[in-house]
Amino acid sequence: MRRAHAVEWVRAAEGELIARLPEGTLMQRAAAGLAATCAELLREGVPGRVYASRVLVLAGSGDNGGDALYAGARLARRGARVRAALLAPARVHAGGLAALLAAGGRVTDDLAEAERADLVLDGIVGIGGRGPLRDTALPWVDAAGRGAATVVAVDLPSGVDPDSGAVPGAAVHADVTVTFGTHKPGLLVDPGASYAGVVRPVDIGLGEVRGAGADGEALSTGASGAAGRSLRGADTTPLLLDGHVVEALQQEDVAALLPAPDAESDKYRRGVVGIAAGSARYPGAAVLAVGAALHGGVGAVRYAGAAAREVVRAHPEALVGEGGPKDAGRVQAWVVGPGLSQDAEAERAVEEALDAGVPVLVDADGLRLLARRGAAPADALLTPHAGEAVALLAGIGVTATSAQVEAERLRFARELARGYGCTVLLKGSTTVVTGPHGPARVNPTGTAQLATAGSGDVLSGLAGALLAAGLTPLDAGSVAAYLHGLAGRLASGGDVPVAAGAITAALPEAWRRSCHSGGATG
Ligand SMILES: NC(=O)C1=CN([C@@H]2O[C@H](COP(=O)(O)OP(=O)(O)OC[C@H]3O[C@@H](n4cnc5c(N)ncnc54)[C@H](OP(=O)(O)O)[C@@H]3O)[C@@H](O)[C@H]2O)[C@@H](O)CC1
Ligand SMILES: Nc1ncnc2c1ncn2[C@@H]1O[C@H](COP(=O)(O)OP(=O)(O)O)[C@@H](O)[C@H]1O
Ligand SMILES: [K+]
Repeated sequence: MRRAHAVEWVRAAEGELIARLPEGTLMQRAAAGLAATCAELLREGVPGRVYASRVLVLAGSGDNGGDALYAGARLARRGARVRAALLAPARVHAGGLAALLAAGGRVTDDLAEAERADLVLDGIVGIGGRGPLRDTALPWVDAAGRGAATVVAVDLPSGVDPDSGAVPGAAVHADVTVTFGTHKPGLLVDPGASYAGVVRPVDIGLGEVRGAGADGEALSTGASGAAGRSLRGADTTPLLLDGHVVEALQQEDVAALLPAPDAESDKYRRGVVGIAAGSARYPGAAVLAVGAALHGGVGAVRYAGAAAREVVRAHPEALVGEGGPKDAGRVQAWVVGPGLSQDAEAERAVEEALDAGVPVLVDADGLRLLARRGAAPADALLTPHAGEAVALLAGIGVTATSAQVEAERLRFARELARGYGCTVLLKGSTTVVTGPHGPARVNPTGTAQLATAGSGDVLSGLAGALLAAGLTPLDAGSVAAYLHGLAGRLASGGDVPVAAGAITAALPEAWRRSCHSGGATG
């Protein structure tokens, strides 16, 4: 599991450590890790060596600038030609600047340095950053973007909000981000994540106080007994003092969660999923959802609705009926909503699925109908895209646009989970799955190739099957998003457009790679 901790947690952990260590130790650890990564990048790329390479340090007014200046000093001692642009000269980290100058580095205000550098170190702002990048930084960020330098962000790309991943203005596009102690949520959630490049955690010893590795691996258990304590009010994303706030499933986590039949399994024990989707006008949604559900690890898929004939023609394995969920026979979970339309019959299907007493995944038209209720059963899984999230938010009295939802996914997904009292999977460039409490999961496997009509129906069928197979709504949603993303990548091979049916066709291979070690992306 990859875990990210909120800024307040990082500050608290660092505070404990700083009190025990000689002054400056943490910054020296950070700078050493940073310089080692930069040296490696200079040796691997252009110019192929550290000696005589051109390095530009962008130093802001806080400790993030200090890290960058000390790392610059280390590179200068190894023969690099290091220049530093001081964005707030009066407040620059004095020790860092002195170290750089003593090592032979120089201060510059020549923007051309950014364009001819081999490597740019972004130390403008780190976890202390708030709001859009200030004007003094913008010409340097632009110039670094124009040049061919490898851009290394210190702790996180400047301009990315550390806790939310929001990017309220210009931000540094990094090739590599060297992050200290633990991931920050903004590195795992878009739009911020797309500015971070490859993220390399550096261990600065947070584990000495909390049992954590460089990845913050063991931080979730906490040592002080205050796990889960919220530092903020109930209406915002909670910052858990002793726990991570965001996590991303890795291949081994998915392998452990995937349902597998055993010797005693039969088709009913494996779970049966019911799909109430499609309509005379949109039969395709039913066909796609059922098709994906058939690959979702259940023993059988029941279909209930107006597209029964189309469904059985496409998938003879499905058990179909033209009535609603009430008449369909026993299932262990329902999927309701894709392509359902919003007429009285659709409304009835949603009611019946919600009243069935089993976990229910609500998607698409089902969500718009659910918004009128403003509440859902605790074991429901809602799967909105940003537009549907806006309608759901309106149902609980929150006004937001889809652009706002996309800018702050963690916050709005959490607000929906709290408002409806269930689990929410917010689709998009970073899919977020969260319940009302506990860490939110972000999906690491997505690809923009998934943005194709019917792709959401595939996800619904798959996640519904995993629910019926016995996974919790959080696990079902996050495992489905993982497999769906991986299938999308496999189907597209990176840059070939895919149709939704091709995502389904790639699900078995995505599943195979996920249950064997070393096969998947993440
Ligand atoms: N804590 C530790 O033990 C360790 C911390 N470490 C390092 O310290 C970093 C945190 O340092 P930090 O707390 O000094 O904050 P930092 O990110 O440099 O920013 C604050 C400065 O930026 C300014 N500023 C704010 N917003 C801005 C904007 N949008 N655009 C431009 N400027 C903006 C703000 O100005 P002000 O608002 O005061 O005018 C203030 O002066 C952390 O990320 C890691 O790299 C490591 O060494 C390991 C040990
Ligand atoms: N830019 C993107 N990057 C990654 N995944 C995306 C992106 N845009 C959309 N997706 C994914 O594609 C799927 C689209 O679902 P949805 O919007 O419901 O489409 P439809 O209703 O046509 O089936 C979701 O799984 C979503 O997370
Ligand atoms: K930075």
